[in-house]
Amino acid sequence: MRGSVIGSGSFGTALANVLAVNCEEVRLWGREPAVVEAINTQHENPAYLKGIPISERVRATNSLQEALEGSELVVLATPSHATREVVAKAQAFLPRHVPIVTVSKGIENGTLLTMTELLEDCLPEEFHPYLAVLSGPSFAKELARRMPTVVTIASHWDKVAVRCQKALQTETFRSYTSTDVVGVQYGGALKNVIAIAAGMADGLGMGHNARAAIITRGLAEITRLAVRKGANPLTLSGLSGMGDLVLTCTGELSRNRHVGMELGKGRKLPDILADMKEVAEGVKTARSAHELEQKTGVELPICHQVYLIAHEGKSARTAVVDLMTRQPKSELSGA
Ligand SMILES: NC(=O)C1=CN([C@@H]2O[C@H](COP(=O)(O)OP(=O)(O)OC[C@H]3O[C@@H](n4cnc5c(N)ncnc54)[C@H](O)[C@@H]3O)[C@@H](O)[C@H]2O)C=CC1
Ligand SMILES: O=C(CO)COP(=O)(O)O
Repeated sequence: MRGSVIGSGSFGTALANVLAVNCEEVRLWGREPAVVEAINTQHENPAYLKGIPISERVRATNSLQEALEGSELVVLATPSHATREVVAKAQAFLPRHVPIVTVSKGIENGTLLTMTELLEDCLPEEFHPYLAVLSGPSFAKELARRMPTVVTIASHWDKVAVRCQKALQTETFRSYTSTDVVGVQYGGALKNVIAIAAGMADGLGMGHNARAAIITRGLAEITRLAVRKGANPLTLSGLSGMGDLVLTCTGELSRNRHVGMELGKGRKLPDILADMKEVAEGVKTARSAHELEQKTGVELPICHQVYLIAHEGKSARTAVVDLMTRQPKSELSGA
């Protein structure tokens, strides 16, 4: 079997390593020539996964045609804001009748589309029955070190999710299938915004009580919006919901939590992002969450404050006071 991964950042590279267990050859596309060169010559991606060996079955390339030719499974692992542009270039070379799995966690700014909706928007209909999404608690650095990781793979077509599940099954990587494409993607995208809030609370030194409250009430607002969009609420208690939310809000490896911590310490967003090579998807997703709140009328109080702090210059301390002094509510009121 031959597999392809489009995007040679930390997660794309880590997943190429997983795919390499079951594939004779994995082609990994990257736009950075130095990364491609290092993967092919040193079997390492020093820019994104320093010190972690990459299987010799993984061959990196700057050519989308070479990456996709003869592939039986395509993984799309670019940051969500780059997905439309990269897929437009890749479309001519995409193989027919093979699963196309997005692992990007984001909601496109402006269109407010999830990644599978974006793919449906920019790919011809013949590709739509092969679309899937992989999401769940999976730090690339742990995955790449073959530390046990369990995720969800969702597709409207169960057979497609099962094909992906089989291709990616290893002794250290396990997945559960689902048909709740909406729930899996809202959970994966919005947990990054909540993780920024959790990081802020830590940066402000607010303690464990505050962090637990952010995780719990964060899950409530993610679930509210996802259900409005058609999700099964149980999905949000699963790996791609609560699982990934807990990981990202508490894990030292999270880039989104890191952004939040720095904001909590009073640094400005452009300065924080200038010091980071890797993507923190929650920054852009906070904008989409803000627009979704306005458009749907579903209350997203934590996401709303993250948007104001990150994009409107509000102070994190004032945001905490505003959250704490919201109108009193019943926990079961659904708002
Ligand atoms: N790193 C992780 O632990 C996990 C990441 N993800 C998701 O995977 C997606 C990719 O993230 P990472 O691999 O972590 O990214 P990264 O931050 O490690 O690397 C970003 C990659 O995207 C490329 N890139 C940036 N802008 C681009 C553009 N305009 N066109 C083409 N390529 C571009 C960079 O060259 C680099 O290869 C994100 O949506 C992220 O949320 C999902 C699960 C875990
Ligand atoms: O999505 C992730 C783990 O599942 C990675 O989270 P960060 O992007 O915050 O590092």
